Amino acid sequence: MSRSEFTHTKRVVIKIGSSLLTRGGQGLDKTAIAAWVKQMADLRSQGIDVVLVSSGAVAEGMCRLGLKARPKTLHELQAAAAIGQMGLVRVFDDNFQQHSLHAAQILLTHDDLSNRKRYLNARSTLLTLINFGAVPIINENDTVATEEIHFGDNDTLAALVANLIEADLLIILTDQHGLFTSDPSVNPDATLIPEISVNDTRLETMAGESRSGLGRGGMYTKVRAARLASRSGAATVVAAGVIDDVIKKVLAGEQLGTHFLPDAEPLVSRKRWLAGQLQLKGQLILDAGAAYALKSDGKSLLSIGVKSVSGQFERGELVACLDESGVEIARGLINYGKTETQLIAGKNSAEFEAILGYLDDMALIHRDNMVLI
Ligand SMILES: Nc1ncnc2c1ncn2[C@@H]1O[C@H](COP(=O)(O)OP(=O)(O)O)[C@@H](O)[C@H]1O
Ligand SMILES: N[C@@H](CCC(=O)OP(=O)(O)O)C(=O)O
Repeated sequence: MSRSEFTHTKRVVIKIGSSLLTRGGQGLDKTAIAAWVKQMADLRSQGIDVVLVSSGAVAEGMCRLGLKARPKTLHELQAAAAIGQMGLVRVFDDNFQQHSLHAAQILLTHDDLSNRKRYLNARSTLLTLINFGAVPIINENDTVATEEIHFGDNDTLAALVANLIEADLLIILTDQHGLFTSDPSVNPDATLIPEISVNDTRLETMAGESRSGLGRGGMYTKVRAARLASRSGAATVVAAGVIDDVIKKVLAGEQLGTHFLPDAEPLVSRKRWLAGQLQLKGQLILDAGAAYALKSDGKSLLSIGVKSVSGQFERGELVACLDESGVEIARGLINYGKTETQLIAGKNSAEFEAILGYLDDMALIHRDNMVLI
């Protein structure tokens, strides 16, 4: 989708980062929030569906508690998030009410999107809210998410939400004017990249981490989010939230920020859900033949091509498939648990019955349950 096509956007996910929302940690920027809400209300009045992903709970909680540095322990972070989230929803709700719009708070955990049933349920609720004309405001449920089940950053969450509701566009508002050739807060010679494909290999070296101590991912997670969003065909724009009418301008196709172009066909819904899974339970190292069969021929994975098995997984869980050099090439739901997989790795499926005493599936991972990376 080129920028001029943004004028046809029907559904947009807008993500606002912590530093931006809290003026670099000084407290909620109520003037800026009022301006963003006004733009979102204008979009709604034009019939465009809007979903907001708002960070800032921890940053606002830190302000309210008078903490100078981001807390280190999980329970302190969770307590700060619980306090800060109150401020966030209050200011958004007040502002949306002024435009006669309902705001709806949704706090999600990773489990809500990794369990297929809950994923579909979250989808129905979001779509129902949209049909009611409300603006869902989403954040991670920080107070219950533990390290191993959290999204980690709201860029990823926003991309998964864009996948979930099949948005056309993801706008990530942050404290920089977009993606630069390197972190502009460190390198004054860095230049803005106006447009780039999500799979451009230069991205690996350009996008760095967050330095503000308020946000989580930096530009690295925004690039990853753009890639995830592209799996359902959504384009992503990363832009500076301080620009006047930034949301309107992006939707009008104006040249600002960085436009990440999807460069492949969107995945079907089930594969998209698979691609968005963050919790891998195990790893399989494949030989060159198996890696080729997956990547080039779109084949299912057969046990004969598996050289080694690691991690702890049960039948039906998600594992990564790596080539011999350790690069992930695919991930998918495996048909056998770890113990069985170890026994049949490198073996032909004709031997399964003799080895295991039964034959469940010929393929270790069926291609319908696999997504290439
Ligand atoms: N190549 C890059 N271009 C722009 N910003 C970058 C880059 N690499 C790292 N960054 C850092 O990413 C930060 C934005 O990410 P983050 O602090 O997580 O913001 P947010 O809270 O909006 O998610 C910038 O302030 C910048 O320091
Ligand atoms: N859920 C956390 C968001 C953490 C996060 O990803 O922040 P950011 O990098 O500013 O989008 C919060 O509300 O503080």
